[in-house]
Amino acid sequence: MQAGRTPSGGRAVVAARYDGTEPNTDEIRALAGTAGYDVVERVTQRGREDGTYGLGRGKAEELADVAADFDATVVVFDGGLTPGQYGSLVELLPDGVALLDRYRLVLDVFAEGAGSRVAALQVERATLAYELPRLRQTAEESLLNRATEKGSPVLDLERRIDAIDRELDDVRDAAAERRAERRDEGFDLVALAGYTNAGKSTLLHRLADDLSVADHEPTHADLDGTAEVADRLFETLETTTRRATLRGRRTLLADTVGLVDDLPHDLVRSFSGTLGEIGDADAVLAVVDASVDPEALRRRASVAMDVVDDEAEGTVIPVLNKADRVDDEALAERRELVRELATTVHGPVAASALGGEGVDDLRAAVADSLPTERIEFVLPNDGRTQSLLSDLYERGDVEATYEGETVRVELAGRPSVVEEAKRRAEELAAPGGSGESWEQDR
Ligand SMILES: Nc1nc2c(ncn2[C@@H]2O[C@H](COP(=O)(O)OP(=O)(O)OP(=O)(O)O)[C@@H](O)[C@H]2O)c(=O)[nH]1
Ligand SMILES: [Mg+2]
Repeated sequence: MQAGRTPSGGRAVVAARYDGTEPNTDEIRALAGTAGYDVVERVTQRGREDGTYGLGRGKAEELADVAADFDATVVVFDGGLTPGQYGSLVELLPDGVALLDRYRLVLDVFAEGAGSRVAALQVERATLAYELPRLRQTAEESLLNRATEKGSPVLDLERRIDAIDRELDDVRDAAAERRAERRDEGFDLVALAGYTNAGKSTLLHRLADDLSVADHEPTHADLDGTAEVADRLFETLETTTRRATLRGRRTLLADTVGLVDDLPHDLVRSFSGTLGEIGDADAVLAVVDASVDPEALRRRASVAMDVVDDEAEGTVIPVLNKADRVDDEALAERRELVRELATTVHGPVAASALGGEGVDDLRAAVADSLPTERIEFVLPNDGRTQSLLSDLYERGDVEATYEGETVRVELAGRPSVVEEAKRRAEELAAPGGSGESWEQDR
């Protein structure tokens, strides 16, 4: 069966199976809502997975009855269904009732929101990756298909995935190249990563220098305008970059696509831009929504940490966002939870991206975690030194002390910036330069 576009909108019955804990269908309901469905009923079961239907046979029949009673358009299954389970379950459902598993539902949400070519390609790749094993199974069942393997739909699909991967690779390489250039210019790179709806885009706005779109420099094509913020899952479907000055450090902040539980890694891989931003960052803010219940927090934080741990090379700073929505006791409990989950050395920083509380601490934590070198030199108090200083104020943390004819300059910043400053200071101090000595320190 090839999963085509499913009807968007209409009545949905949510079906869910849980191994142990209390069934919680909040997230799947939110996902269904985001995809445009009105959730009218839920059918849940506690117990082991059923090989044929996902749910036990009795439960599956009950689900079919409920779907008929509520005149449902669609049944949303909270989890993944194998092609076989999908086939058996859809057969039990009343005619015309579509079946969506969690992955398919997320793909629909993505497809709905994909505005740009890159976002559309990423969504298409994820959709094809979902369809491929299903198509393979159908093809295996059909001798005819096997006999004409050369021109088979399976091969076509594989080719399309390869073509998309090549195009996305080019996009990713270009982005990586741009990041390398920005680094050479002295920028530090910081990525915001985390579960969908954690508040990454809101935090990006909070930290960014220019809150209005009009302010950003048109010459920097990679610095986009606003990152969309909404209480909607998967609001952001592409990476967005903004400038932020964190304690004198010029950084580029990258917003990334949100993660979600229970999806094959293929889907995450389809959003390779997100992985590139996380991988290349000097620091990664792993944003967690502190306002959800501890069980959901544990689950979501571990999904985010898994991906971040796999990809990040820089320092990972867990951020307990939406701290304004929980009291001190709950915040302390969640802080402990995240501390346990995070394999990073950096302790969680609590903040409210919306209200601004804790954001200064976060700025300081990021600045402290960026690769830093310090240098101190003494230069003649003249025009050339002033010109060097005005450049350095833009690129690092500078303290200048005027001592009569000379200026004592203390600089902390990106190693490459410090290296360059050292070179220029040496020139000023070299024979034919201003003749003063410089010294390196600390
Ligand atoms: N109370 C409160 N709400 C917040 C805070 N930060 C974000 N929100 C809200 O949470 C919702 C999601 O915020 P976004 O910034 O869009 O979240 P995101 O992580 O970018 O989400 P995706 O792009 O969908 O992955 C919005 O309604 C925000 O207004 C916060 O610190 N406190
Ligand atoms: Mg976002």
